[in-house]
Amino acid sequence: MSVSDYELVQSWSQVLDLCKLAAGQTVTLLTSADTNAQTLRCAILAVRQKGAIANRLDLQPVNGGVSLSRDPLAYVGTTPLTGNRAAVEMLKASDLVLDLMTLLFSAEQHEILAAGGRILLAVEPPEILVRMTPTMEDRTRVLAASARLQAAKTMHVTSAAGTDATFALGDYPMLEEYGFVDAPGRWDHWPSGFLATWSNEGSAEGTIVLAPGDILLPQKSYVTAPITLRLAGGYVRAIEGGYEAGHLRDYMQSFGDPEVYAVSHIGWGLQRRAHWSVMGFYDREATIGMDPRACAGNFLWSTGPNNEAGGTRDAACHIDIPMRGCTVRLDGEAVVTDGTLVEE
Ligand SMILES: O=c1ccc(O)c[nH]1
Repeated sequence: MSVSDYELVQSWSQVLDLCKLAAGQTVTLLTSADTNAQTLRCAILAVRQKGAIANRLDLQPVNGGVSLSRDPLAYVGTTPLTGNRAAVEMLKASDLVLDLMTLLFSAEQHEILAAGGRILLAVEPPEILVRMTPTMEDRTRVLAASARLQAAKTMHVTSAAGTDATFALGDYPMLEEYGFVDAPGRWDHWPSGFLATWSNEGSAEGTIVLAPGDILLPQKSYVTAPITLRLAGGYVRAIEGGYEAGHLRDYMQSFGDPEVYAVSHIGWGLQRRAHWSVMGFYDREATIGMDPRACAGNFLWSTGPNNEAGGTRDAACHIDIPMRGCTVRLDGEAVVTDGTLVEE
């Protein structure tokens, strides 16, 4: 059910404080055709209450005629900022960018961050934003997990369903998502609460078995029968199973790009206010699925681009696959056991 403007303004105010927004600074709210009106309205009120300038930059939607899904994370790499120098310069001149339309995985986003910009993505429905309003405790938990992942050389993931996959680590930076941008150059996503990095190129090996109840994004589907993915040399080499495996194969094949099968970011969920069941209560297009991505104790892996991490692969097809019931080990030490976080 809905939340009031009062509640959402309160949440935005908390987030802007965590982002250290100061009076007199300039905030640009990035919007497009699918921006939630209440989110925009309440963000502007909270920004103005802080004594900051609130500018809105509304961009025309792109990729609608080529993407098979309306989910903004389904087709990545080119955005309304591509080739749009005037817009990029406005965002680079801003102290804080509130992305209410989804830039993710774009070269322009990198350029803005490299110039010291800060970008906070917030496109989930208002009630989900309020339920997972970020806290310093989220940041502490994500950074503690990050310290362990940074020290690790290998990730080994297993499950009762038959998953047994290994990934070499160390070539890529951390993706620490705790829901606010408290330093120049940071991108983050509200809501979140998970940690990831990218598997060293060519290193992903083994078998991943999706069990009934595991999730495919942007499909927003709970898998109903096992799907077996064979990994070798850093790529998904085969996708076996029933019709859901066939649909996934067909969808990825539709991009006509062999790079879509590359393993992308890998990590695990740390957000205890995220719940696996939430996606089942929402129409497919009503959320982008941050509950399953962030759900404490998931193993979240993905296929496609690595340009977010500084790589050159900008494959447009990005599949996020949150799984339950996995054991995630870093250099032999478990951080998740059978789908439950190992408590410090
Ligand atoms: O917040 C996000 C969302 C999607 C993704 O692939 C990474 N991080």
